[in-house]
Amino acid sequence: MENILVAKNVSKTYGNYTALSNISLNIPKNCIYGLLGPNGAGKTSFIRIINQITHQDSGEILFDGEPLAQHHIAHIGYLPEERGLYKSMKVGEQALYLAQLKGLSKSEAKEKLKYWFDRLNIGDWWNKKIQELSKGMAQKIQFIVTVLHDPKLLIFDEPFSGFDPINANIIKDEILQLKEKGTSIIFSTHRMESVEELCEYIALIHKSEKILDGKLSDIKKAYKNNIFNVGLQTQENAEKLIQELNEKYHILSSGFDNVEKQLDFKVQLPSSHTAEILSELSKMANVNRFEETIPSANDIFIQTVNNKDNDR
Ligand SMILES: Nc1ncnc2c1ncn2[C@@H]1O[C@H](COP(=O)(O)OP(=O)(O)OP(=O)(O)O)[C@@H](O)[C@H]1O
Repeated sequence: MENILVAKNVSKTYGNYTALSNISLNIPKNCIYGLLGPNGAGKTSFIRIINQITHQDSGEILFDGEPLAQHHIAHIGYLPEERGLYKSMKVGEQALYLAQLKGLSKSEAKEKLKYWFDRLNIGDWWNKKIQELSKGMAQKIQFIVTVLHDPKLLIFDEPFSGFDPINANIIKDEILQLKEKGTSIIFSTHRMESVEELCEYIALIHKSEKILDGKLSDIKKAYKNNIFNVGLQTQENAEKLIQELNEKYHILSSGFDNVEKQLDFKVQLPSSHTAEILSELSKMANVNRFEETIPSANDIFIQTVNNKDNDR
């Protein structure tokens, strides 16, 4: 698979503080890649290097197969977490100015801005002053200016913060459509539900190091730990049944649903013999549910970071 961005052993220090140590990443083309990590992990430092706002101390970055260079900036769109617009300028004037900074001619910028303003239903904001806009409205402008020049690589840092749920959904759909059109996207966020929804690949950075990366579905498979959710139909005597189960299996939690007359429990099974256990259970009661739990991105994040901390 072709990569839009490859980082090889990238390190960065600020004075004697190490922000990135030996980070190597392959970011495939045409996918949404989640760059995750606790606060202060080094994500923004890495993004700033890609945008050439700062430079790595060592290591190499390839953009679309070439060593990262100034001219690649025209192919990158970056929506930083900290965003600023000039308060006293008019919306249209400001958007035109920023679009021209990205290398678009004035007429080209006008045409593309008109398209995006209509698309996001903000055509009538053109002559408003930036200071009249709410935070979410200003963010829509920032989003437009980020994607306007059709960059090959888009980098979004917490793109949904400040948006109400309806607008967050609009922006999410736009991001998915940009991906469909072939754009590669790096997405940095602390919202794990967005990661679940959007990211095909993730990398987890912790205390300047990469501690996990790969396809999210493969990572989930690797993190499965044979925990099953089971529902057994039982008329009465759930207590006796759970006692019996407790003697045989490693029950993690249980509860009885009085209406459905169902004993629900979470159990960690030994890694093989799943089929035998299912057949044993079905001798005890009707098995209404027997499903292996798939770890969430949130579980994986917390577990990997905690394990790393305990190793130190
Ligand atoms: N210009 C700078 N000078 C000194 N230290 C810096 C500078 N920029 C970042 N750092 C430090 O480097 C570390 C990594 O910061 P960075 O902003 O890359 O983290 P992050 O993963 O983006 O965190 P967050 O999720 O909180 O945004 C932090 O400890 C930060 O204080």
